[in-house]
Amino acid sequence: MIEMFDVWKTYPNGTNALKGINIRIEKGEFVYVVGPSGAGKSTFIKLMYREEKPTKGQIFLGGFNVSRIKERQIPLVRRSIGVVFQDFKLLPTLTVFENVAFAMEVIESNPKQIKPRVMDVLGLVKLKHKAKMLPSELSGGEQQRVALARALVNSPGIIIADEPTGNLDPETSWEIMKLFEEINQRGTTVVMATHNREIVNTMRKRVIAIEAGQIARDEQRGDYGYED
Ligand SMILES: Nc1ncnc2c1ncn2[C@@H]1O[C@H](COP(=O)(O)OP(=O)(O)OP(=O)(O)O)[C@@H](O)[C@H]1O
Repeated sequence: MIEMFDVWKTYPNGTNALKGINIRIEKGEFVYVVGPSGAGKSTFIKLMYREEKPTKGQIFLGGFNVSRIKERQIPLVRRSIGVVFQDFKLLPTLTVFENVAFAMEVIESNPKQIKPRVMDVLGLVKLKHKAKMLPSELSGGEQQRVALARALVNSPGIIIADEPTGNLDPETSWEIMKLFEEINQRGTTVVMATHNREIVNTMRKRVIAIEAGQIARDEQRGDYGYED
């Protein structure tokens, strides 16, 4: 479960990115975060995985008070969340296998468990056959599938994605979206910021719309709703 209570974020340059956000996302939900450019979507997401700290307010995520934790506890929070970005953020000198394994190594997983688990998640994203390749040898959609495998490898309860289809063509975007849906159906909470109108309007999930740093809409089976 994710909860925010009167969350404000002012960046050091004085920009008020979020102004009094209150939200509750239940375990197992699939939520799209939409809104015009600069509305505060990325900031909202960054606060969840503690990339940014709130200026004011409380954030609870999977049992942690994210706004209060100490620096040394951040890895603990990140273990319970998988994050997927628009630009994939794979390590270019590591193979597909190594990129995914790395996420297990940094949390000091039992070495014996790494190989079977990595192959398991590569199977889920249908990339077992490309385990030995480098990211540069893959298409954009394949790279995003590796990023998704890496986000999933430590079995987080929550997957957060910031514009995961932003660099992909429509067909590939749908493939990625179907994977997110499959993951959600297995019980993982998904929170995704997106500008993809077609996907939001077709999938009919919960939609949280952010406008000028505030929640403008929060609808079950919502739609995209903006002209951009
Ligand atoms: N590190 C930062 N320092 C200062 N201002 C920032 C910073 N990051 C974001 N902002 C500002 O905060 C506001 C919200 O930005 P944010 O990136 O959260 O919007 P967004 O809805 O994700 O936009 P987009 O759809 O274009 O990605 C904008 O005015 C932006 O310029």
